[in-house]
Amino acid sequence: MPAPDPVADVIVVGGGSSGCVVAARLSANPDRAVLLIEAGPGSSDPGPLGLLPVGPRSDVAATYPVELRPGRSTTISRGRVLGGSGAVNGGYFIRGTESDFRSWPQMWSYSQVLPYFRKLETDRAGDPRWHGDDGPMPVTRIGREDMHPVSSAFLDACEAEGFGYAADLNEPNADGAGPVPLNAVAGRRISTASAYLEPSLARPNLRVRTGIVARRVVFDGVQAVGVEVEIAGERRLLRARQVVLCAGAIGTAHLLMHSGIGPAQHLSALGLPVVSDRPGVGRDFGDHPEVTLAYRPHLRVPRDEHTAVLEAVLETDGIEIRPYTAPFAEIIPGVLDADPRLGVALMRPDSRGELTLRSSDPADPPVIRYRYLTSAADRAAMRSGLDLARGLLTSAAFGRVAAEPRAGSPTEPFENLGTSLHLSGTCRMGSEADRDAVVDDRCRVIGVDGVLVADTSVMPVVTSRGPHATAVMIAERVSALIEGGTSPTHDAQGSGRV
Ligand SMILES: Cc1cc2nc3c(=O)[nH]c(=O)nc-3n(C[C@H](O)[C@H](O)[C@H](O)COP(=O)(O)OP(=O)(O)OC[C@H]3O[C@@H](n4cnc5c(N)ncnc54)[C@H](O)[C@@H]3O)c2cc1C
Repeated sequence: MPAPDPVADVIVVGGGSSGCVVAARLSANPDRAVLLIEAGPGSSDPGPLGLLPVGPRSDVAATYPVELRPGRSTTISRGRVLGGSGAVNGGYFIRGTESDFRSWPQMWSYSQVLPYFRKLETDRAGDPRWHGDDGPMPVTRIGREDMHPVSSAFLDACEAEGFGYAADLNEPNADGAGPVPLNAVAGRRISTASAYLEPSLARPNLRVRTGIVARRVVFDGVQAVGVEVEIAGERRLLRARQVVLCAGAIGTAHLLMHSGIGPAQHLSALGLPVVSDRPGVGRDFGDHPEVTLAYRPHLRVPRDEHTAVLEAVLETDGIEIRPYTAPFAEIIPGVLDADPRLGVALMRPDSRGELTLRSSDPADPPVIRYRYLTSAADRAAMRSGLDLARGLLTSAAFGRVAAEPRAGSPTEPFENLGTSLHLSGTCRMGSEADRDAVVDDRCRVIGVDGVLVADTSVMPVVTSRGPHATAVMIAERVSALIEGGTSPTHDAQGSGRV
């Protein structure tokens, strides 16, 4: 009997920051039928920049239980909606630095990725050597004169302390204090769902299905033949010649393990069949730990929902200091913290986390252990970041808007430990000789055929800046690699190309 027709040439799993880009770019070729499946709802409204709709009752975010460090557990959110985490985030759209890409494979050196950073954006304020002026994502900055008083007092304090002014934090190795580049227009966040996907929706070769959860990739031997999904309680196989996983750093690692790709011992212990033993799936992920300092404001400064959560930052020596423009209670519905805060984040941490499966049921969330501040170097770096932040808080310039840190300082120095929600690198790219690499430098899953990953999972090391702009760049580059077509056989079994 002949094999049934595929439902698509390519299935893109996950319509988040990266998935919307991949679906839009791949469907620009009218000869390729693309199906995008997204677990969350569709959304055409990017939402005001100053509100993060990720609180406990959100219908556009998923929450996961995590352990930040031994004895310190919490929950984290990811966007679960077209546009993904980029549709619910802070709108801080900053590139990885030139030096970040030195630890990526040669094909992803800064000179190789720069054309894709330029292609994805319209940033007319920046130097044209580094910036694009006709890409889908608008990048803007708030003028110093229009900033919230907390942001401008913070920049003045940084300058008074001797830090340089960085007018464009998206220049290759920009450091210092400056305005945050934002993927926003007139106080509204622009996600890749609005910038890339919506303009492509009229194409007859692109279908988008929302509210559908992928359970696993299905293989015939090592060849992917499609994706198993659950629709209205019924399991179905959606067939395709190629599957591109864009389910995010949590979702993609989770899906790969449920598809039989991961540490063989772990999968076998749960009774899951092993298709390819890849010990690196879920291992050594990175994120940016953040400790916040509460302070006493002199006055309540009016802010509306279109005011960016962060308008300015200081980048120095692997530390990012974040003067939030409002207490978290005003930013995230359902959160109770009413203190204004300065965030101190480690942007090049040593400590690495691990994601494993909780059970053989794909509906169960994974186990996520960050192991934050487990390295002595990270604890020392965080202490010096907190000292620096206290110095800025007590400076004359910041004193215009606030007094010193709130009395009754935490007894434990890292008491207010949280995460930047930048989890990346659960399926890192590397050479095929590297046992811990999960994808090769073209982002093809090693050891099988027909599956690629194009999202923040593939970062070899989390960038030393927020990952959103880099997620879009990865999606642009992987789409171009797929469109470029042929690539040599890459796995030990000698099987064909993706
Ligand atoms: C609240 C918040 C604030 C943040 N702020 C910033 C910021 O200001 N700047 C910055 O640079 N970064 C920020 N980040 C991080 C940044 O947004 C993410 O790193 C980035 O968007 C991740 O892109 P992605 O494509 O890898 O995954 P996502 O954008 O998370 O997309 C994954 C998509 O896959 C879908 N999916 C998952 N599993 C399945 C499945 N089994 N079947 C079908 N669909 C599935 C999800 O619903 C989701 O839509 C923030 C993140 C959060 C959550």
